[in-house]
Amino acid sequence: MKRIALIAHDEKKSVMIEFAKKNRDLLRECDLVATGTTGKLINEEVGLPVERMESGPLGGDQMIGAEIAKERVDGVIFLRDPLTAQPHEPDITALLRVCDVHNTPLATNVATADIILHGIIEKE
Ligand SMILES: O=C(CO)COP(=O)(O)O
Repeated sequence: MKRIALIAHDEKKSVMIEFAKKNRDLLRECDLVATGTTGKLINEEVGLPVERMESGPLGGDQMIGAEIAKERVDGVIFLRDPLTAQPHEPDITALLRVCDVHNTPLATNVATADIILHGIIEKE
């Protein structure tokens, strides 16, 4: 089963929920891992089981980064807020970097997220 990481900043959480609802059937075929609040919302509002890490500002991005470094993640959907400064910006940059280090598919907007999700499932 493919393992997908889902992360969304506050301004993008509604977009993430919409994305997860639209792709519920595909996502149900994957193991999902997420940062704390994103995972809680996907679980409660979309009804999908999600393995939850800490919230992003409390180290959740680093926890997901560690999973990527161990090559336990097949794709990352990280809906960032490009218009708001985040207190944990270094963690965010590190997460993007580790995706490139390990050649892990990474989507930072919902248009790419659709393509990545379908690509990952089709590869199975
Ligand atoms: O801050 C985040 C990613 O950088 C997301 O964290 P939450 O899902 O806990 O809001």
